[in-house]
Amino acid sequence: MNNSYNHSLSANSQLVQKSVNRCFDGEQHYYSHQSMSTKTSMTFSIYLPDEALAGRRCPAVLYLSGLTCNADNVTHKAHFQQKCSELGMIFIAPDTSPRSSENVEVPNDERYFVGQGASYYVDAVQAPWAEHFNMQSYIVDELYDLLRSEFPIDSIGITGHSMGGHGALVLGFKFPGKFVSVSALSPVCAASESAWGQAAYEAYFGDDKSLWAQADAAQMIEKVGQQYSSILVDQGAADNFLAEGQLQTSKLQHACEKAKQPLTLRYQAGHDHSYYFIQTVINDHIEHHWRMAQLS
Ligand SMILES: N[C@@H](CCC(=O)N[C@@H](CS)C(=O)NCC(=O)O)C(=O)O
Repeated sequence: MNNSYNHSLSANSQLVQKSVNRCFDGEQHYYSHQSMSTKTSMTFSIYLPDEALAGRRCPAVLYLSGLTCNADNVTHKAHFQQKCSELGMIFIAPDTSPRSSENVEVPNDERYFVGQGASYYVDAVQAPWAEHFNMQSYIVDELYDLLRSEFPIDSIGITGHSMGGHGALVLGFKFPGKFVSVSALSPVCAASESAWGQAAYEAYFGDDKSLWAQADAAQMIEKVGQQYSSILVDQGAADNFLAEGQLQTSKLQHACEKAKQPLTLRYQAGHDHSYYFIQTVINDHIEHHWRMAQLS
């Protein structure tokens, strides 16, 4: 381990460092901690450029992952580290849901789009989910405050992929005071109208359609109106989930038009839903968040 830039946690930190790897001019770290929101241990990855390791405040971007993922998918496959190193940007990837462990039994579902790996970043209200599935509170309150107290973060932007793109849009527009920028990759744009989202919301919210509406990106944007000078969304034109109707990208475009929210929406020819696509456009997203942070 390279000690010359050693980042030190606070004296009574709740974080347990799991790994440190030098990567470009910075370090890729993993931490776990006991979460009050989910009542489980949660793990996240954080890339710290040398500026941050030396204690200087840097802009940060929070990346919410998609169905079936944990922090590893983006950390291992998106190749964001070089651009973050060049710009001096912190990149944080939380898990997509609470998970069962030796000590805690967390509910699950045999379908990959409900339960563990599929929280939709909402606070569930129905049993058995409500006990642990409080990922909105985890992200916007608990993790948000923890990150700010433990790392030299100056502002936070939010992005994500697929279910995580939905999370970035919903949380970015529901809590605009917390985030300086929003972007999304292949987002689920109208979860309450996609088969994936409907299955999850029947489980997490039951019949309360006001909760469904608050967890639908297109409806949220239409309701709260313009919050950012621009948002960036990339979508693979050959994405099978777009063709299947899970993503409903046109509803996002329509909502932004109605809300007068400037949107740069790019359909990328030939690209699918995979991390090869994310790898192709991730630098543009990091630059978008970096530019917005300079203006904030
Ligand atoms: N496993 C699912 C697809 C799930 C999926 O595509 N997940 C996306 C996010 S929505 C992903 O990023 N998967 C992990 C990876 O590619 O590393 C299936 O069988 O159709």
